[in-house]
Amino acid sequence: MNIFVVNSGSSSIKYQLFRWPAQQPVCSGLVERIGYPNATITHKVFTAADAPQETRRTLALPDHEAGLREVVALLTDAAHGVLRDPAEVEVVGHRVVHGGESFAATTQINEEVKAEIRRLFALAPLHNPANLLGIDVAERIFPRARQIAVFDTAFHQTLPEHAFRYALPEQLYTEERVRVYGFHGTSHQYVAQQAATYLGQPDARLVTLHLGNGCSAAAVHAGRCLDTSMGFGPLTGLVMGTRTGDLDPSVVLHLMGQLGYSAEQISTLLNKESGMLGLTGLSDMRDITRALEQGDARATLAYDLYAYRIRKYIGAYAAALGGLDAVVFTAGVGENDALVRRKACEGLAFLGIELEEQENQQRRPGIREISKPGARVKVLVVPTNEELEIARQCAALLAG
Ligand SMILES: Nc1ncnc2c1ncn2[C@@H]1O[C@H](COP(=O)(O)OP(=O)(O)O)[C@@H](O)[C@H]1O
Ligand SMILES: CC(=O)OP(=O)(O)O
Ligand SMILES: [Mg+2]
Repeated sequence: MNIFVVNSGSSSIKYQLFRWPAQQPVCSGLVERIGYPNATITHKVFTAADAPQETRRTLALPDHEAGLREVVALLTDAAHGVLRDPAEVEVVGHRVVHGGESFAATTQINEEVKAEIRRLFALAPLHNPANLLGIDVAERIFPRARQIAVFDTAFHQTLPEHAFRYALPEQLYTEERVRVYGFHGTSHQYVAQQAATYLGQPDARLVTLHLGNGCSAAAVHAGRCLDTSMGFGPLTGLVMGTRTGDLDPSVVLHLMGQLGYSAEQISTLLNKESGMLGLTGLSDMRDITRALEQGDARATLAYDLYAYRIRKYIGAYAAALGGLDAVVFTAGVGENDALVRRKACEGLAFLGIELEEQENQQRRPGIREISKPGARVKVLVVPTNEELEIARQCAALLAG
């Protein structure tokens, strides 16, 4: 069986084609910097013996639809393609960011499911529209395939009520479902499981830090999520590429009441113009690193603010878990940015967190241990693989 997985992030599309049940990746790819004139597509084809064959293109991609069209052209390309005919794909697994309370589990997509994904647009404006577009495009390109949704919110359904409820009048929860949902669940679940296996400790207490364009922290004990930093929508918690993270709602009241912002302007401000972009004028961490190296004061402050917020969540979640076995860094920034990891762990020796800076600076594939030998808490870099986890969940749904 061929399973094609589409993972639309806010600034990227990742995809992988798997042969199942071998769990063998046939090709994978990444479309980055969507919305910029210098978007790139990196497409890798895996062959049994050799290193993967890589094709890289730089082009202008105005939106996710243009990106997906390029991906499908590559999949069936005469030179680099891996499919003769799109009909060879039997299952398409889609990452869907917001599933609300309707979808706690992996779900076969039908019109009703699509309507619910659309109903949740306002709560995840950077993601659900791109996710639904991916589904519509995939239905046209792979009309015979089963389309399956795997929700970012699903892993967080184990949150206890004292963690998922807000201190708001009860009716807003019971009638309007205003509560913490949490996001990046597929990634937190995948890296938590990888870390527990690596540590040989199925009941490990972990803080997992997904630091991509969107960023979130999760407190995981024995594979169950106990708390997470994103909430009703993917906006609270850590500082992100273009999103604020935690913000006093008084600021929103002030903007609306005193400065005349509309709800739509507030949404654009908080989702698209804030975070690292608001602080520095740049949202891609690689660009901000360059600015920092050139001594840019705004980039220095933004790095400090970003790392300080992570540090606070590590402390909070160590308390929520009643102890800590490991801190896990993952996603674009978490896997690649040694300075973020160093700053985020600074001053946490009292919790048993101590980095081995030489290891922190290494760039090796696979799971890496970057804490000092003998430190009470392990610090790990665990590459995420949301696509593999999505494919597993699709296969599990089909197996019944
Ligand atoms: N080598 C690197 N060093 C620092 N940051 C990196 C590196 N590679 C990727 N990133 C950062 O990772 C972020 C994107 O992460 P990713 O997990 O792909 O995001 P998303 O899935 O949310 O689109 C960007 O801010 C990018 O700059
Ligand atoms: C939920 C979310 O923020 O996703 P991403 O990091 O892929 O933008
Ligand atoms: Mg992502």
